[in-house]
Amino acid sequence: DLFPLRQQCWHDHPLSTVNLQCSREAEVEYAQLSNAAISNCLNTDDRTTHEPWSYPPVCTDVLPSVGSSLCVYTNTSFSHGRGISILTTPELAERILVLPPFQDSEVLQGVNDFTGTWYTQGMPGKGIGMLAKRDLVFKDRITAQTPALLAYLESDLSTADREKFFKTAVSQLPKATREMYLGLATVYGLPQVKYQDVVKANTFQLEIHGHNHLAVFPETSRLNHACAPNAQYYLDATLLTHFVHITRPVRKGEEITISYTSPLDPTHVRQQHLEQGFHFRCTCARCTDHERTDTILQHIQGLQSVLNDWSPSTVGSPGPQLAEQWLEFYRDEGLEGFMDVPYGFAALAYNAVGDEETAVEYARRAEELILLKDGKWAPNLKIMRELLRDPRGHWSFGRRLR
Ligand SMILES: C[S@@+](CC[C@H](N)C(=O)[O-])C[C@H]1O[C@@H](n2cnc3c(N)ncnc32)[C@H](O)[C@@H]1O
Repeated sequence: DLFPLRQQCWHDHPLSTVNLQCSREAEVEYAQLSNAAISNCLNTDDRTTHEPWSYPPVCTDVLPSVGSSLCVYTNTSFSHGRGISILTTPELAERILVLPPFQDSEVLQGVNDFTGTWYTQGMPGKGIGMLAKRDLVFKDRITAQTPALLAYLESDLSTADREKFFKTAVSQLPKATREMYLGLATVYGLPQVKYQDVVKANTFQLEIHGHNHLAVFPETSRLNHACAPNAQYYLDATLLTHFVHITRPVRKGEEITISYTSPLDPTHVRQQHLEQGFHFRCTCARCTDHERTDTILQHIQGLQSVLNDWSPSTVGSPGPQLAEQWLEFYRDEGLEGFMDVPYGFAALAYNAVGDEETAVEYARRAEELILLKDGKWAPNLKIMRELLRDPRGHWSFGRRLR
């Protein structure tokens, strides 16, 4: 065992918020062990003998909660030499290999290409941020990226062991991708846990065959948080790709933001999530004016339950007016990227009073937003497409007419 547990810095998962408490001696010892282990693990002479992987997989012992070992798999030629490193089970690695991006590089056309829509710059109090290179409009694509690192979400490995495997995974990436990864923001800033600290500050979760994986997308990682963001993202697990699009007009030079937490949660819940998960206090207008924000969120919730009530007593109720009010609250709050739900309810509310034309218009808007927010596999998409296919045959048609 190259890495007996010398010092447990995080007592549970790297995404937890338990503060690091490492002694200086432990740090030095850890660094020495880590470097020795990495050079033992990497045998570059074997590089070509483990196709399709570029290096022989390096594996953990069997982990009880996973029921398997986890191994580092690297493909350095993935997506025209961008490369990808994956820490996962041998069984899932086989399944990942049959995903389209590993079978046909054409499916990643346009992915990992620079869209010409953004640049990065230091932002006061926020580290680096991503800004608009030109005026942008709804649906403009900002990024479409595959991860540099994908790691099975486990809680068995010690911090030291996890660091060892993450380090192996990142060290095996092509130089440009590795350097991008190592240049990313960290939360704790401690060199002895650098590789998982980058994951903590920059991770998204990607589900592969029902198993959550942590994923780091280096370019996309520069997007800072806002509780009223102007961009929306989704992950496509079959393409292993993270997509980001604009949800309201953005002026050249304006910061492009996404939300790291649900913007529909009350302010104290959003702030707690951001402070615990990402170690910053959000000072956006919605957080600053929290009393107003939380009152509006309550109205939104109330409207949703009224519009979701399809009992006979709602016949004759002013559904369309309530839906319009709901949409207005979202616009006022800067939640354009989350309007798929109110658009969907507006479509149903109009259809319920027999206004097929307006119902279709709102269903189309809901469809557009679902595609930007959840991607083409989203269950809500099916619901809206059912209405669009045959509004008059839909269960909601005329439902609230006397
Ligand atoms: C995914 S990174 C975003 C890019 C990062 N600013 C950088 O320099 O690479 C997440 C980190 O950025 C910072 N950050 C993101 N949004 C912020 C905000 N609204 N206010 C302050 N800091 C923010 C926090 O330090 C957070 O842990």
